[in-house]
Amino acid sequence: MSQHRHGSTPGEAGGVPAFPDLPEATIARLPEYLRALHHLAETGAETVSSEGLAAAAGVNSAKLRKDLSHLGSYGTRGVGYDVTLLVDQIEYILGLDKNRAVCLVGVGNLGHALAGYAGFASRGFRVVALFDADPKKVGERINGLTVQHIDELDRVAAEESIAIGVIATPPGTAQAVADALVAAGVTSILNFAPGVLAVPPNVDVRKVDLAIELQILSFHEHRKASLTALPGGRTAEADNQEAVGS
Ligand SMILES: NC(=O)c1ccc[n+]([C@@H]2O[C@H](COP(=O)([O-])OP(=O)(O)OC[C@H]3O[C@@H](n4cnc5c(N)ncnc54)[C@H](O)[C@@H]3O)[C@@H](O)[C@H]2O)c1
Repeated sequence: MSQHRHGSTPGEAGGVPAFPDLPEATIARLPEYLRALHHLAETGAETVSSEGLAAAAGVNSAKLRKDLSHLGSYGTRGVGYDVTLLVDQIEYILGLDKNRAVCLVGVGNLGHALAGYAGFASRGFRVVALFDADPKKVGERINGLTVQHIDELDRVAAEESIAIGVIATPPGTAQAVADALVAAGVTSILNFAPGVLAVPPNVDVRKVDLAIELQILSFHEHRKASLTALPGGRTAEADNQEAVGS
């Protein structure tokens, strides 16, 4: 996942930062810690060492301690971190206690799958509205919601206080949809359509592009192959290419 953030520094109260200004990489790891902590809590663990939590979250423990120190959480020597307390702290920082309202625009192949996914609710989000421009899709029921026409966006966004908009339309219409979401007062967008969206500075956009993820994995495959040097100065990669070309 990649992201661009246009945002200002968090508000300050009396010269003291009211909210920690966390590095983006730390923010990206907090949901991993939270998932691992929820799992630990389910198994009855009350405390966890930094090494234990780091292993459960799949990160290195020095990085984890640094990340959590940004939250003012240092754990207790010999005991570790209090699981419940850390869950509360991370949920507070991520604003998950707000149960934010999410709408989805574009109920095609991908949109259908997203709309039918029950996992958002358990992670602190309410999918409150589904929109599409195709009259044939309008009126369809998915997971307890009725698909509404995109022209209803303004009204519904105001009624439901929609905070986050998910774009699952074709790339050619994604910018127009983003403009409509912004005009309706939505200030966070998750974009599944390939391409870059232009948005005002107060709007945050995150982009999910599985093709980009595959291309990054392709780079790692390429690198691993080029590191596997064969006798005579040849590489496995060169051999593969010859085999493909022959
Ligand atoms: N991020 C990823 O990993 C990933 C994976 C697959 C697809 N995609 C992208 O997701 C998007 C959707 O793909 P899909 O296969 O579901 O496409 P799709 O054609 O099946 O569905 C698109 C839906 O958007 C609706 N739509 C079009 N313009 C609209 C508008 N202005 N307002 C509201 N709705 C509108 C269409 O009526 C349709 O129902 C595409 O941009 C595709 O490239 C991304």
